[in-house]
Amino acid sequence: MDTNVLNINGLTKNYKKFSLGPLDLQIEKGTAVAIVGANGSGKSTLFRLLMNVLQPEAGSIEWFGQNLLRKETEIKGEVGYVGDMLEPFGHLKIKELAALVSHWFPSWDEKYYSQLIKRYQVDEEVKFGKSSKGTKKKVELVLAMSHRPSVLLLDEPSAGLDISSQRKMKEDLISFMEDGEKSIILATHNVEEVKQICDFITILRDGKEVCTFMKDDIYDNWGRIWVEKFPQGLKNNPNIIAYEENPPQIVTNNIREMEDLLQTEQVRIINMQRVNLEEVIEYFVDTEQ
Ligand SMILES: Nc1ncnc2c1ncn2[C@@H]1O[C@H](COP(=O)(O)OP(=O)(O)OP(=O)(O)O)[C@@H](O)[C@H]1O
Repeated sequence: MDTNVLNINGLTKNYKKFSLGPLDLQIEKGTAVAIVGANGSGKSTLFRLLMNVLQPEAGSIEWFGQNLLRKETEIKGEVGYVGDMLEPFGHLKIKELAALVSHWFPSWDEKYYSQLIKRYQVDEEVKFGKSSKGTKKKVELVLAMSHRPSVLLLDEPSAGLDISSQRKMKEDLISFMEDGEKSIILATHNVEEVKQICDFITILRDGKEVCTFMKDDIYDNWGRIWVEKFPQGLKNNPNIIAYEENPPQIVTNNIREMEDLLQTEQVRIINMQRVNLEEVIEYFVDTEQ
């Protein structure tokens, strides 16, 4: 049985000065995946394609094993989306907007909606268009969660949120994942969010997937090793992610194997250290592979 919530194959979108893809991506049910990349790397473009707000030049998108174009309504019922889709409704008060959105979703949970509106301290009498940037994000998040989706597709959900709302959002996303049946796809620039919420990290660079890795794998297996001199024979070793000549050092995704290898090559190890998630993300986001 296919346990993927999302299958993307050969997805391509071309703008005049930017191309996304071709992108292949699979997201497994029960996982939280961070999509990370520099400004303009294509995260929002990807998310809009996933909601069929934008149409691709090529490729296919399957949610829950079903083609997005063929089953759009059913799929959207299962996906809670945060990503600037509500701007056309700026003239409505937040409570009017919620009433409208509630009609789109048969699974709407009014009681949960009321709890969340209180929890995030949103004044429902204010017009959506007149709300602050952070309040708009809170409203989007509340509406996305209130129809009880099985996937949350979140494009920078904490951008502009005050500190207390950021904490509440993290708590709510962690409890959303608790039963093991739900999934989150999260575009963010916030490494703390990635650390606390996500299991996998996919890095986008100039519209292409650079790599996908498991967060825990970084903590368990990755490391930086300072050596007396760089072993030229190991330059193309697949376990070496990066190296610098001055002072000679290696970043590896398999610290134990690399240690053994260096001993065999009789290269003296000066120091070893675990790498942290920030430096790994920064490396992949910024470095031409
Ligand atoms: N409607 C459009 N027409 C032409 N180019 C566009 C359009 N929308 C986005 N782009 C371009 O596509 C590229 C990717 O933009 P996108 O918003 O997907 O990036 P992002 O990774 O979400 O960035 P950020 O982190 O800043 O939110 C950018 O170069 C942007 O200028």
